[in-house]
Amino acid sequence: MNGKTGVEIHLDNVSKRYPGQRTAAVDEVTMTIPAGETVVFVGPSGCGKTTTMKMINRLIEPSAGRITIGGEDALKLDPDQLRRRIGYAIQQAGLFPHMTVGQNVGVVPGLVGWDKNKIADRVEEMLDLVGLEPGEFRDRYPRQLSGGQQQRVGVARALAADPPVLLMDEPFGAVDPITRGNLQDQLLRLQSELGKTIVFVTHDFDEAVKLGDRIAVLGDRSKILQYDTPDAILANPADDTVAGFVGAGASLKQLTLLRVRDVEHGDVPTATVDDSPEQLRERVGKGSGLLLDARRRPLRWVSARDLGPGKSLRTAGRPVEDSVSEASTLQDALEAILTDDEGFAVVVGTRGEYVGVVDIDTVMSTIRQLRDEARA
Ligand SMILES: Nc1ncnc2c1ncn2[C@@H]1O[C@H](COP(=O)(O)OP(=O)(O)OP(=O)(O)O)[C@@H](O)[C@H]1O
Repeated sequence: MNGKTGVEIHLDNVSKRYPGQRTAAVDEVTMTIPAGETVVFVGPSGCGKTTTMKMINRLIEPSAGRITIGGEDALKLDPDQLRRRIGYAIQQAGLFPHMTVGQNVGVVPGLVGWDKNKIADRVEEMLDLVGLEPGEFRDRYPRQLSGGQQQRVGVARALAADPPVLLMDEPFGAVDPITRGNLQDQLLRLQSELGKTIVFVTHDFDEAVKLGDRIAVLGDRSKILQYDTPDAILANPADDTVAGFVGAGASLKQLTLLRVRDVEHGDVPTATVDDSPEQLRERVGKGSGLLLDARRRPLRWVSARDLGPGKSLRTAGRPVEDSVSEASTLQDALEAILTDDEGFAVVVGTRGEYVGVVDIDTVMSTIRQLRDEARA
């Protein structure tokens, strides 16, 4: 199970009963985490997410069941050996405060016996990978870094020995929303290059939707309420509990699953730069129209007031800021509508030519329809 790309993890009837507890914290969980995928565990506080995750690297020993990692029985391996082959990143980074950034990142490669030069090269490579300039950060101590920088070092440390599996327990939980968004983007980028098998724990359903190839929605004692792709869970929550967790924003999130081509397009008056202002003024009446170039690509919005005597179509009106294509998501269309002066998303074809508009009423009625379907 060494090497760059991820391996499959399989949990077979895995349970954990903590000493002195009447009920199991994790009760007979069976799931397969496919090689090279990011699987996110979400669920309410105390449902057993962390316990389930920590049984994979045996920071917590299962009370019953079987775990295989890349086909190897994890419970038969030496726990220290096992953990050196599984990257682990946690909230607040968990860096060793008395070690420099470089020493922190080099810990696991050191433990598995890499020589000094190879470790130094690897530290440099990892800091680069997570966007920290090695010369600037290598010799600092964790307390001399911001929260987001510490999290980056935490991820670099988890990846340093090139493990096929990465466990991440709320790794971005302790940073502000903007830094969190950046760290998430960076993880997505890294993962598209590295293809590790990642198990990621979070409370935040939006984070799960963004990062997960699959999401496991867990209930009490880690019972799997639904295990599917984000799209499938958003479109079809398995039960009321999952629907509650998916949250009120589900219809809005679903806008990312629909395309502009899926909804009806409206039309607005148009004219090309070769037409006369009078022709366009007749067509727009009291409203607005779109001015197109000679190849019918949208240029500017014009209204009657822009078309008075002496005004030229070559300069009249306000530029169309943003257009969408048939393949754009309805979320993109909504954003275009919200930033457009006229309140339309202008839809263009493959050659950039005007094909129609989508307005806020169309988006609203789509949201209502999705909501009704989800309730039915
Ligand atoms: N060492 C322990 N001894 C006894 N009970 C424990 C121990 N660790 C966790 N538990 C209990 O096991 C259950 C699951 O805890 P776990 O930390 O796995 O949940 P979680 O879903 O990760 O929670 P959170 O989202 O709040 O971090 C909880 O009821 C918790 O109180």
